[in-house]
Parts: sequence; structure tokens; C-alpha cells
Amino acid sequence: MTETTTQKAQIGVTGLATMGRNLARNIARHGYVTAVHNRSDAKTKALVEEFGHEGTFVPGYTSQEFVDSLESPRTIIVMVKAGPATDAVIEELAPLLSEGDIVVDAGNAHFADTRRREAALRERGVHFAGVGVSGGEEGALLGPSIMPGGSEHAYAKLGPIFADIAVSVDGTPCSTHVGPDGAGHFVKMVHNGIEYADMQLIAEAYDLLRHGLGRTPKQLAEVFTSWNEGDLESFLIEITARVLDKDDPTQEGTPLVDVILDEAEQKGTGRWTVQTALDLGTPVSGIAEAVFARALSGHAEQRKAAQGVLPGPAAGAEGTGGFVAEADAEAFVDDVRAALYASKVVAYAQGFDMIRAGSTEYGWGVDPGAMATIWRGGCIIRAKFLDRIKDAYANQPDLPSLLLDPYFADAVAKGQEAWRRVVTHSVQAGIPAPGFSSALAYYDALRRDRSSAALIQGLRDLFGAHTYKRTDRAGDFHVDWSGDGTESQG
Ligand SMILES: NC(=O)C1=CN([C@@H]2O[C@H](COP(=O)(O)OP(=O)(O)OC[C@H]3O[C@@H](n4cnc5c(N)ncnc54)[C@H](OP(=O)(O)O)[C@@H]3O)[C@@H](O)[C@H]2O)C=CC1
Ligand SMILES: O=C(CO)[C@H](O)[C@H](O)COP(=O)(O)O
Repeated sequence: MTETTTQKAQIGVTGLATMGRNLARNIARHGYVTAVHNRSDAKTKALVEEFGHEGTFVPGYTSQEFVDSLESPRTIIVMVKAGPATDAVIEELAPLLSEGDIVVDAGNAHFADTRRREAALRERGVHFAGVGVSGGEEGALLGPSIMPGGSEHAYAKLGPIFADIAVSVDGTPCSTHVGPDGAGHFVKMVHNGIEYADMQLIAEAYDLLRHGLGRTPKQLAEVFTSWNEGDLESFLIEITARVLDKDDPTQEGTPLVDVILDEAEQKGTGRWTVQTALDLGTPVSGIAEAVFARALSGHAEQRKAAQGVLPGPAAGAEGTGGFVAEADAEAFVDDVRAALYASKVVAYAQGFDMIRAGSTEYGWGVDPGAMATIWRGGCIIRAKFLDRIKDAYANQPDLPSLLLDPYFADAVAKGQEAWRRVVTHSVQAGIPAPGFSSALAYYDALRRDRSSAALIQGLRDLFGAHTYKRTDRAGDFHVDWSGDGTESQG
């Protein structure tokens, strides 16, 4: 406890696990008197004991004590486990609050829950802001990317605080008002969906180079380090090199990646993104492939049963050169880099399409260029690449697809031959690359003048009289398939 515990706090944080503790420290380090509270006392005590010297903390050991320690109107950040825990905390706080207070949910909530909570608290005169925070443990402390949703009124109070604690890139804080009610959590959800796609593509690049080329993890750490100096420069590429370079701390000389169980877990934001995209009718195939690839990795029994039973090419063994001749190795590494970049552009294009679709559906008015701007630092998908996306939307705010921005169109066009070679190689070598191949399929489907959907429409009309539209006349048409074969207009 510090000497200033009688002082009213300017802001409070409840939920002091990994994220909440560091967010509270970040806020206090910026000079805000910060009330802190956790369901169980130990985390509150530990925070004040270990980090009390970093700023002015006011510990509260009951919800009442916590609420009473805040100046009015109160500003409370809830940073607890998403789902029922958040509802439990809000239900406990709500009766203790007054009109005009602001409650911020900074966890990874589903945006539909945020909409529900916002409406419920609005009835009581309390402002509820659903705020996406990305950056993990370190980002929360040193400067995350913040995606605040909620009312203009709430943002007027929260904006300056978030601008203080968020990381800045080129002097611009990675925080901006996303839009009302669920907009902030929607954008954070899509951010996480893109994070899934990004990681899946990186994992496929690793797999192709490891088993298609026979490179060791340490050699690949060098490859990823070199890629991090080019147009792929990003936090995820940087940490890929670190993970691949790491030996098992318990067995020197054994790559850590070789002893990590190959079953990817997921807390749910990627799945939410795909479920929501299905409802919005937005094809986010890159994110969906990533979610399904994690799901398949988790079906360990099924995978085990298939081993040695389902025939196909064996992925190249380490040291044998895999399926690529050593003389072609350098070119193959370059091809994989190009395929990774092109597939990444597709994943981001789909993610930004989804932000636009969600914004239209819910009337949020989200500015996609502003989202690219606040993702340039602090968050897990931070990348040099986002500067280009920011520029693309600045040049053309109503860009129909990121793939049509001249810079990205040109970059993908330059890489597409390599992309096709890599996808072909993955198929021939039996190395699954669902992210690369589905991104290429999306790209090809997007640029086709006529799609195969015409046949689907014909089939639907034949079996279900669902009708079809024609290219040459307006209206709905149906063929009398079981009768005289004539066409009628509905
Ligand atoms: N970890 C990360 O990298 C990131 C996490 N997030 C999100 O931030 C939020 C916090 O994440 P994190 O710090 O990892 O912590 P956890 O998601 O592990 O949640 C733990 C916290 O929730 C509290 N809690 C759980 N159930 C209840 C309940 N019924 N009532 C009151 N409090 C409860 C715990 O209290 P107690 O100590 O008493 O158990 C503890 O403070 C989550 O929504 C998460 O999705 C967002 C970005 C990154
Ligand atoms: O929000 C985050 C970063 O922005 C979390 O790190 C993310 O939730 C991790 O997700 P998962 O456990 O599903 O991989």
C-alpha cells in the first residue's frame, strides 16, 4: 500500500491476472491514481507489494471498497476471463454504480455480448465500453494497441487515457475510437482471426522449408530473421525466428519445436470470427483454414489412426534435401517467401472486408484505414505491412478489396508465379498448405470473369425450382426440367 491510499482514484482496474495487472501498472506509471481489485485478494496484494512503487495504487478488497475508492463519475476497467466471468463482475458492480459512470470491458468479449451489456447498462445510465486490447503481457505493460468501442461520451473520457498508455508509431498512438457498442470488440475479434491466419501461413512456410527442403529449425530461424528485414517485417516473423532458434531447455541440441506437442489450442476468437463471417456472408477463407487446421491438429487419435494407412508422398526427411534439389534450394526459399506474402495479403484483404461488412450491418462507421493505423504497433499482428494498408485506404477510402490497391495488386502479381509453384510443390510433396492454397484459390476466384456458380444455380433450379437470374435479361427464371424443358419467368 502506498502513502496515498486516502486519495480518490481516477480510474480502477478489476481483474489482476496477466493482462489486468500489467494494464493497471501501465496506467499508474502514466501518473493516474489507480484503484485495483481482484475477485481473490492475493493478486491485489501481490500487485501493490511488488509494484506499488511504480505509481499510486489504491487497493480494494471488496467490490464496494473498490467502487468507493473511485472519484465520480467513475471509470472502471474490467479485465477478467471472457464470458460468464465478465457478466458476474458486471452484475456485482452494477448496483454499486451511479449514473454517468463508465465501465470498460477490456477482455476478449464476443461483440454480441458487448452489445447486450451496453444496452443493459445504458438502461441504468451507466456507459459501457467494449474495448479490444492486444499486445499480450508485455504490450499491456509497455504499450498495447487499443480498439475502443462505446459511446462518444465514454470515449471523450477514455480516449486521452488510452492515448497515454497505448504504444505510439510515428507519433500516433495505437488507439482510436472504433465505433459504438460492439465495434471495438468486433474489430479485436477480426484482429485475432487475422492473427490465426498469419500464424497458420507462417507454420506452413516453416513446414515446407523444413520437410520440403530438409532445413533444420536453426537454419530456418536464420531464414525468418532475414525475412524480417524485408516486406514481411512483423512481430510474428520475428518471434518465429526466436522459437525456431530455441533448444529444449531440458535437452541441449534438441530443437524446442520438436518436443512441443503438435496440437494447437484456441480460446475462441478465431472461431467467433469465422462464425460471424458466415452470418455476414463474408468469405474469410484464410481465417477459416487456420481455425480448421488448429482443429485438425487437435484430433490426435484420428491423425494417429491415419498414419501409415492413408497412402501419399512422404514429406522430405531432414538432411535429405526433401523434394527440392539443393541447387534449387535458394530459389525455393524465395518462392516460399513470396507465397507467404501473397497469402498474407489475401488474409488481410478478407479481414478488412469483414470489418467493412460488420460495420455496415451494425451501422458502426468503422474506418478501415484507422484500424490499420492502430495495428501498426503494440498488437500481435503489428507489421510494417500495415503502413501500406493504411496508405491504401488513405488513397481510396472505398477500396473494394485490398487486393485491388495498386501497391498490393502489383506485389501479388509479382509473386504469383512463385505462389503457384509453392502450392504445386506442397501438393506433390504431400505437405499440407491449406492457407497458401486456399488464398490462391480465393485470388483466382476473385479475378475470374465468369465463376462456376452459374452451374450451381442451374442445379438448384433443377432439383428445387429455386430459379436463376440470366446475364441478358432481368428477372427470375425457371426451366420445366421434368416437363417440356421450356423456360418461364417468375
Ligand atoms: N492473455 C493474453 O495475452 C490476452 C488476454 N486478453 C483478454 O484479457 C482478459 C484477461 O486475460 P488474462 O489476464 O490472461 O486472464 P484470464 O483470462 O486467465 O482471467 C483471469 C482473471 O479473471 C478473474 N475471474 C475469473 N472468473 C471470475 C469470476 N467469475 N468473477 C470475477 N473474476 C473472475 C480471475 O480472478 P481470480 O484471480 O480470482 O481467479 C482473474 O483475475 C481475458 O478476457 C482475455 O481473453 C486480451 C488480450 C491478450
Ligand atoms: O487476444 C490475444 C492477442 O491479441 C490473445 O493472445 C489471443 O486470445 C490468443 O488466442 P488463442 O489462445 O485462441 O490462440
